[in-house]
Amino acid sequence: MNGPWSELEDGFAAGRLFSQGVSYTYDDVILLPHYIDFPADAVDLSTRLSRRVPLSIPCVASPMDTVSEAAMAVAMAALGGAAIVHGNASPAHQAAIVRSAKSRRIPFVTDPAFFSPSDRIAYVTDFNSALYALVTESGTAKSRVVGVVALSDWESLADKNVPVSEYMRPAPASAPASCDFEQVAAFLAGEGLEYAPLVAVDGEVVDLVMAEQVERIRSFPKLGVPSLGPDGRFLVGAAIGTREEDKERLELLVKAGANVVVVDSSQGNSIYQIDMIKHAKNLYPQLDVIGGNVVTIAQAQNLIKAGVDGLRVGMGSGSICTTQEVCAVGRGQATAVYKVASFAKDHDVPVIADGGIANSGHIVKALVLGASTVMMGSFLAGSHEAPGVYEYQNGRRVKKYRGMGSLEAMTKGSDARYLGDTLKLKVAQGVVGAVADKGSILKFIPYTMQAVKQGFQDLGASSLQSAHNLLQSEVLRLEVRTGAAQVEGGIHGLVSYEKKPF
Ligand SMILES: NC(=O)C1=CN([C@@H]2O[C@H](COP(=O)(O)OP(=O)(O)OC[C@H]3O[C@@H](n4cnc5c(N)ncnc54)[C@H](O)[C@@H]3O)[C@@H](O)[C@H]2O)C=CC1
Ligand SMILES: O=c1[nH]c(=O)c2[nH+]cn([C@@H]3O[C@H](COP(=O)(O)O)[C@@H](O)[C@H]3O)c2[nH]1
Ligand SMILES: [K+]
Repeated sequence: MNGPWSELEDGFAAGRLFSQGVSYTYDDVILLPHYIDFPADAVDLSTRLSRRVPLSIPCVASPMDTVSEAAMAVAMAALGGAAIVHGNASPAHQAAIVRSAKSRRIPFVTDPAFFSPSDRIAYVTDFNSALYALVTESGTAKSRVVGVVALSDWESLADKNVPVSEYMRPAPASAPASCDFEQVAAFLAGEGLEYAPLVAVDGEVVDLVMAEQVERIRSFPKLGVPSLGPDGRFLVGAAIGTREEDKERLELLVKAGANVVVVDSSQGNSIYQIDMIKHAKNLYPQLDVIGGNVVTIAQAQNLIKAGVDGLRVGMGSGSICTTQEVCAVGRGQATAVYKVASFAKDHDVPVIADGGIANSGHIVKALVLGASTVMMGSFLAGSHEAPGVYEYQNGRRVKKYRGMGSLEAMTKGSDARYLGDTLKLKVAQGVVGAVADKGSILKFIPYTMQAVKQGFQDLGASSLQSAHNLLQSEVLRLEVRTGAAQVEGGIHGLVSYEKKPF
């Protein structure tokens, strides 16, 4: 495309579009369709999170305390993606979340309460919002199950001040914690059970699974190829910081079985991060370490030199981010992804497009512009699997979603990390908000991936590699949309409408 301008030349190649001194984001650009010679179902979205971590879908859950804990980690891994467990907790607590996710092969977490036979249950809240609680010899997960307490049985007690041994149901047969979803479903059906404890080889009670949950998940699209670590267990990532105390955090996370760590900073090109990357790679050469965040080639170059196995791209693009407003620093996300990915590909370092994903079209754009995965916060925060409970705001069912740089997250519990020991004045770079209930990710992520496949088909890209080849060979063409073109591309001119994507 170096010759003179031709009338037949149509659209722009990415290299030319993104070198005009303008910061573009996903909505600014539109991809021009190419040629279809395969069905959408033939599109293969398998990819890599980092150098040595394969995924079957390009989806990653953000390391945020309103997004990624054990339930998100197991559901994401069961779908073939991954979650990065947040670090806004003590190292021991974060490691316990990782251990909990890695202890099971089913895509959900019930987290029942435990009682001993002599315990008395005084409040409904003692049930942890579950329909059943487990009774074990010692009242902890580390001893033998002797019974089950049903919430309904407790509710019908006239006198609540009686020991659970008087009204507990007999202990049902247990299933091994290593059973996957299909095996658990077959076990419950085979034994004709309503519920069964999941027990690890060492005797620790991992969870209580219910036939009702299994039925609900069966009504969702079929689970894909799960993400498993070399240990054969669900693949789980975890975030660390760049302080001295994060070295201990790293050690506990590795012991808990974390398969990949993300060094979590808004501006990753720092002496602190480079030291942490070198420390982690030196201590655990087999562990993939993802660095970031970066938005420029120079930042990426430094972290690649330090030894990262993956790069997280995005500064200020997140839905809860105020970094660009507060610090005047960042970049439009489409430009950032294209620039960093163009450089990183020559070093075999996969790029995670982090922040600003609001729909399947944004995912297509991020991947086509060179990313290997997308990282999402708000897209997943209203789901069943996100931490927290649903509340009602103006009649809408919502869940809290907050920035990790919001004052509320920074001052949470024992965590002093973001307050900066030397930083006396705290300035937030994020907000606290709420997002609408989206149901289970086990349902909406498969539909979202189907939409991404349809986008890839329109472009004539049968895989991520093929999309990246089209980008680099300049066969892929794109353009910037004017404000009016963006309006036209959305829903317009209707008195009313119902938007029901699937
Ligand atoms: N992607 C984005 O655009 C943004 C993301 N965030 C999120 O908010 C959270 C907090 O991010 P940051 O504020 O960047 O956290 P951070 O912990 O990387 O940095 C906070 C402050 O501490 C300093 N610092 C870090 N390590 C140090 C060390 N060893 N010695 C002395 N000073 C040190 C940093 O330079 C910075 O001033 C993260 O979860 C991040 O992902 C926040 C802002 C923007
Ligand atoms: O400026 C920021 N202040 C914050 O408090 C904050 N917390 C998270 N993040 C980043 O936003 C990403 C999630 O963005 P989305 O909700 O758009 O998916 C996340 O993956 C992070 O990269 C923050 N950025
Ligand atoms: K923002």
